[in-house]
Amino acid sequence: MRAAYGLKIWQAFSTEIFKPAEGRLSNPGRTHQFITFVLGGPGSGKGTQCTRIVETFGFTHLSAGDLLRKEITSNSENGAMILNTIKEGKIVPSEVTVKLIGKAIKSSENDRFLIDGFPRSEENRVAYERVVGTEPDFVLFFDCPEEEMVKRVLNRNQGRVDDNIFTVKERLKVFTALNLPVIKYYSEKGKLYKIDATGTEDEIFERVRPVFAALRAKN
Ligand SMILES: Nc1ncnc2c1ncn2[C@@H]1O[C@H](COP(=O)(O)OP(=O)(O)O)[C@@H](O)[C@H]1O
Ligand SMILES: Nc1ccn([C@@H]2O[C@H](COP(=O)(O)OP(=O)(O)O)[C@@H](O)[C@H]2O)c(=O)n1
Ligand SMILES: [Mg+2]
Repeated sequence: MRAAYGLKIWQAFSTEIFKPAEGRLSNPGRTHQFITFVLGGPGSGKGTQCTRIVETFGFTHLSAGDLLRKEITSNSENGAMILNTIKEGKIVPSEVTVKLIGKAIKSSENDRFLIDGFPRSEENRVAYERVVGTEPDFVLFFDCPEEEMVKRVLNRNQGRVDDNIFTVKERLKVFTALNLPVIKYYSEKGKLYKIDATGTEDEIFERVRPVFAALRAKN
């Protein structure tokens, strides 16, 4: 996968990534919301790096998985269905997830968002565009070898029902079948920035930092 997409993604990024971003972070009237999708396989470090981006660059972090887990604990009508889907490592129907993300964006005062773990399928992507009506400004993709992702998930220690070897294996299959096409779509649109997600958290953040620093420099 890395060999197949690597060069194309980088070329796409280096020629087009800053164009759609120009000027938008400085928009004071909230007429534009700056949206970054954060993608990567299970355990690739999306949540960890989002926390760092929030601390340094003032984005609001919306994790699709966290929003879905909150639905389970708040006893919503979809709670049981969401729990089963997460246990199986499958994708929750887009209508449910997009509604939660849309609500979270609307209720925030901020105008810049990291949407983490979304879109995980073409269906997710199309539903978001239909409901929210916009495309992301750019997309980060944390590229990590499968064996490293499995190791991190099994050591995560957050009591998640899906952090077991059976679910993670299924999640890797779902990632390849459903999420890679979305990553390819954004690569072809020149919106993808691929980050090497191996090494320490600090090392990875030093690869992420220039992307957001360049946006702030234009502010
Ligand atoms: N660079 C890293 N090296 C080792 N462990 C990491 C690294 N980044 C994150 N982790 C750990 O790996 C696990 C998965 O990270 P997380 O941010 O939850 O990934 P994701 O949101 O992509 O599933 C967590 O326990 C986290 O503390
Ligand atoms: N867009 C999304 C995001 C998560 N999910 C579900 O939530 C689970 C956990 O997602 P997550 O983003 O919290 O997982 P990590 O990649 O952080 O390990 C996924 O395996 C899916 O079952 C979904 O159905 N649709
Ligand atoms: Mg996560």
